[in-house]
Amino acid sequence: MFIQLTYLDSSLPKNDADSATQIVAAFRSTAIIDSPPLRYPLRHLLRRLRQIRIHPLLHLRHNIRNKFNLNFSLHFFLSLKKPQSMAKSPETEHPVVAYGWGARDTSGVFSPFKFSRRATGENDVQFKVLYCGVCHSDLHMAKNEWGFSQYPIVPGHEIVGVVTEVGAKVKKVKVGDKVGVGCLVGSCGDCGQCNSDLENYCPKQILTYSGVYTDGTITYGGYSNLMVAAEHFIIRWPENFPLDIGAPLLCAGITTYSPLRHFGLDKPGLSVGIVGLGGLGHVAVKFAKAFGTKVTVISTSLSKKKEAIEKLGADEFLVSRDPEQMQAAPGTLDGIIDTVSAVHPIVPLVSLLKPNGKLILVGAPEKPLELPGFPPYYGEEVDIGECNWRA
Ligand SMILES: NC(=O)c1ccc[n+]([C@@H]2O[C@H](COP(=O)([O-])OP(=O)(O)OC[C@H]3O[C@@H](n4cnc5c(N)ncnc54)[C@H](O)[C@@H]3O)[C@@H](O)[C@H]2O)c1
Ligand SMILES: [Zn+2]
Repeated sequence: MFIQLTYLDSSLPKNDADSATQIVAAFRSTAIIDSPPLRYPLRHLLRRLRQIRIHPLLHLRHNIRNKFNLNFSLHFFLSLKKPQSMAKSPETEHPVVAYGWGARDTSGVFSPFKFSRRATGENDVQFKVLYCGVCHSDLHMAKNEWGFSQYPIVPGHEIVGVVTEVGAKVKKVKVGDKVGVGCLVGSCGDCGQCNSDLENYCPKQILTYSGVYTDGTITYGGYSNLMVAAEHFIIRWPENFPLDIGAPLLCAGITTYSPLRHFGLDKPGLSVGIVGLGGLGHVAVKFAKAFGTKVTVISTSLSKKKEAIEKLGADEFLVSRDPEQMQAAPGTLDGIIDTVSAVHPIVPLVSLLKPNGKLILVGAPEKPLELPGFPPYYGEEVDIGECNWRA
């Protein structure tokens, strides 16, 4: 099969969602796509290919015209075994109508987005989305700060609602039950990680949004009206637990609870520092207090001190940009959960640790953090959080 991808021209604008959709649709529907020569900055094209996660054998015949623009013909030989008959858009690729808020480029602006959800399979649960948390990871993804977002993107991975339909083999929940979905909607189900309930470490994990599902379609998250997910990735919600309050536990909750438990920072009498008092930080303080530890919130300014101490029950408050305060507290903490979403100095945090203390970095800044390879590290442990911790 051969499809002429008509002249997209220099006109395949950097962030044009429709063009991207058109290309994705064309890619999915054909074995070979050929195009007449088109002028398009190669780096944009390659980025677009990465965005749509198609890895064709790409043959380019090109003449370099100037530093950025190439004039080339391209042939894509896709690895699809059988070409499908029609190109499908996100709105028509599945039978169930859905809508949500989508980001179409790196601007961070969201607009209404119509798409579709798959029919409820025998192991699937469909539910009406009632609430969805807004995690900073959604913002990183909407702006493509980690470099693998696929537009249009419908974020949301702290998703809760009420079941509207279940497949014939579903046992965990029934219609009307409250449920939730977190960061993942799929994994291989067969590897050592999956068999140990560590699907978040499965190399074939499928993210709740901007991932590629087993049927080749892009996943869309909880900033939407309707969700469908395999039963295995559905969480049955406690009946007396409010959905709105609980939703953030599906990411912020597990991401902070799990390392506190995993690294033994869950014992009364220990001293735990929480860096950054945003979504994760709030929940971390509450868990650390509930475990009976002495909690120090570490923040760049005094502005959150009242909230930290009076509302969340933290015991101490340290201003990280105040060298005097930081230098007055060396070697005082058994562990630190760092939830900061942007690049920031971490050596001053290491200095706060007792010998063999643990600094756990769960924030996921756009750029790597720097950790110079010289003292003072007296055997402290620095641990970088993988996506979503599990206890
Ligand atoms: N490892 C995981 O599985 C996982 C899961 C969820 C979130 N995350 C990441 O954790 C981070 C926090 O998420 P959130 O939803 O709590 O975000 P948030 O925006 O609610 O909170 C971030 C906090 O960092 C502070 N901050 C921002 N820039 C700072 C800087 N330069 N120096 C010091 N403090 C700064 C903010 O004031 C805020 O208190 C994000 O990077 C997110 O992607 C990781
Ligand atoms: Zn999250």
